[in-house]
Amino acid sequence: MSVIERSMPRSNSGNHHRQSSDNFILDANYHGRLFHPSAFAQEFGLRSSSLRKNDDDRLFTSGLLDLHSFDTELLPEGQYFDDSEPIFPGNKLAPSSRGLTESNVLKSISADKERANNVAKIKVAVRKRPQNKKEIAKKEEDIITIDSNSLTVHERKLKVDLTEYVEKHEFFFDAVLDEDVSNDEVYAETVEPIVPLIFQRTKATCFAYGQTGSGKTYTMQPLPLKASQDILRLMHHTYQSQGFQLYVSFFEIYGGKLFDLLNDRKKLCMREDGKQQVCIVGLQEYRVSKVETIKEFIEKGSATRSTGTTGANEESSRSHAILQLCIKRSADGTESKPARVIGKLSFIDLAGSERGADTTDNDKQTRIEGAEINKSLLALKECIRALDNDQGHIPFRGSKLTEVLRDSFVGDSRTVMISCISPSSGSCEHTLNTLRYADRVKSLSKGNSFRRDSFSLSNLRDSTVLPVLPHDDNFEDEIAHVSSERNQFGWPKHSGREPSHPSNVERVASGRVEGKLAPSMYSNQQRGQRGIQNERAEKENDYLVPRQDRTRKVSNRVDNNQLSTVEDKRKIGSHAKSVNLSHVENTHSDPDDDLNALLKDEEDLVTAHRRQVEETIDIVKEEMNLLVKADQPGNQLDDYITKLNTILSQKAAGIFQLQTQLAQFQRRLNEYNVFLSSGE
Ligand SMILES: Nc1ncnc2c1ncn2[C@@H]1O[C@H](COP(=O)(O)OP(=O)(O)OP(=O)(O)O)[C@@H](O)[C@H]1O
Repeated sequence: MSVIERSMPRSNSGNHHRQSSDNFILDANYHGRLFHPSAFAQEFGLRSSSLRKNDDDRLFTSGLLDLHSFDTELLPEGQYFDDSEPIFPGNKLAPSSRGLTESNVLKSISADKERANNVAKIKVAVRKRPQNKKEIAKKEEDIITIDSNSLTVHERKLKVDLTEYVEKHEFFFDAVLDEDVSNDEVYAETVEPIVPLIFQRTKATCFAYGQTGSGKTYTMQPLPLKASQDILRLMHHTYQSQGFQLYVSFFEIYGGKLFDLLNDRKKLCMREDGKQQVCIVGLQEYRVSKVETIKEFIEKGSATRSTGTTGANEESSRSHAILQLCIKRSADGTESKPARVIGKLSFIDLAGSERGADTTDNDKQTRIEGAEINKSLLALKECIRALDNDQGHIPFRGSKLTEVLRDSFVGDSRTVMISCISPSSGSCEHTLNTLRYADRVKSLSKGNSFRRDSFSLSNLRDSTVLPVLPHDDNFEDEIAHVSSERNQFGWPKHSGREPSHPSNVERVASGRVEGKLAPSMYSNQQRGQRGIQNERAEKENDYLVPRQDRTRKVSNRVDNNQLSTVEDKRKIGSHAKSVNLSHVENTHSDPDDDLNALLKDEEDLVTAHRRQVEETIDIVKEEMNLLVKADQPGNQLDDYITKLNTILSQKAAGIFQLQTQLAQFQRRLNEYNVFLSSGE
């Protein structure tokens, strides 16, 4: 439960100290050094002697796009790429001054393109941060082990008989970065390969996802600075004299509204122009040609960001912060014509992922924030998946965040997701949620079917304790009933009888129905409490009903048979398809509305799942208390324990059922996206 105090704006003078030397942005100790040119050069691996004498040959022979090769490039002390420098000396390349021939440049550009094709459309990396002082003081265990690209969460659990066991959850990602990895290495692994692509008309997005205090800001803040340094180098060497310009903007999405972080938090509006291009009206973009200037902008914007305090982080981000580096060029390479966007690199520091799930907070504002955050995180995931599957329809209207990023989701785009996790046992649940989000983003991607089938579902299974089910006809009927009945998108319907709350389980747990349990085990007071608890559980079940209705509403618009699988859909002739589509179009104008409803359904399933788990834990705790109290001669403890085991088994089966539904739901959602895109 997080206590959130509003404190806006974020102040650099607060307790938000960075601990590692490679995070030069906010570490006050570095400020002096950073602004000193030689220290700056040192920080960025630059040599401080003369720049352009003899280094050009090596620079270009070692590969124009090998950004590491630029690390040895020299900048004259005190000299930066400045607006005053003649960066538009005409369209002609200047081979004599750079020791380059035109064909070399062309070769290097085509090498760029080749490399661009080799950079994955989506990359998912996970970064584990070191344990912090609080966690160490609390003697929390480090529960994460890393082995090359795999990561294992060792979750401690208690069996019903109170014996401890460790459940392992193994995940595989494109990159897994442990606590010793520096920010420089994070950059090299994630953003550096995509920097050259933005000169090739690519829009790239890098975002950090994770629970509050897991290191998102720590990870994200240095990246734009390092990227802009590389962009400027490319602009001034590989693409010298080609009229490229670099622009920076920085804004946040807070509570579904946009604020300019570089212009006194001016409220911004988003509009679509005639070509369905998203414009953020009023957003200040600054042309920059010095890394130092960009650094100042980042600091200014970060200080203006909406933050609050949580138990996990004293300066917790409550908004999504988006910093964009945009490369533009005028049509003729001169400044006489307005510059047009060539490529864009967006860095998004997302708000803490647990915010959306925090339904316990009584503060209305915080709950609204949470809902907004949750919605945007779900929508973001769907967009990335749609992107990676090359789907024509990208559900960007799912949230403000995805709408804003619309132009990063169309055309040639690249996405890097860095999932940040805390290492400690106290964060286990959030860590697993983060890893599952990342896993889902990755696992349903094209060409990744092996992973989907083996790893993702095995992750689901691994995470589920499935005791052997006692034979119970009613309960099995219930499951069969649920599995066979599908809504019109093909995923299982919730029935009036919620399968994950089998009625017999509830009756026993609530004490409403005469059970075989020894009556002495329940005092009146306990009965009362259980009654209340049960009512609450019923209300929670009710909570699912409107969602079911909504799912049905959505599904009524599309014929069940024709959407049950993508395969079935393909079998339908084009005529049938057009009839079907016209039916869809007639009955609802905007497929994104449906998608919103679907996303909400998914969210509800996740919520229901979480509640099942919480409820099971409550039951175990309560029953254990009763068990201890009931440990008297004459009581039929064995019977009681058997009964309790049955309850827990059924609860676990209910949870498993929900997880299965969730997995099916996700597959159907994907099919739905394919369907929409094929109809466009
Ligand atoms: N890899 C790391 N190495 C050293 N310190 C780290 C690392 N990651 C995070 N930290 C420290 O942990 C604290 C929390 O990190 P940070 O503010 O980046 O979290 P966050 O995920 O952005 O949180 P929120 O969502 O609440 O804004 C900071 O003090 C930061 O310096």
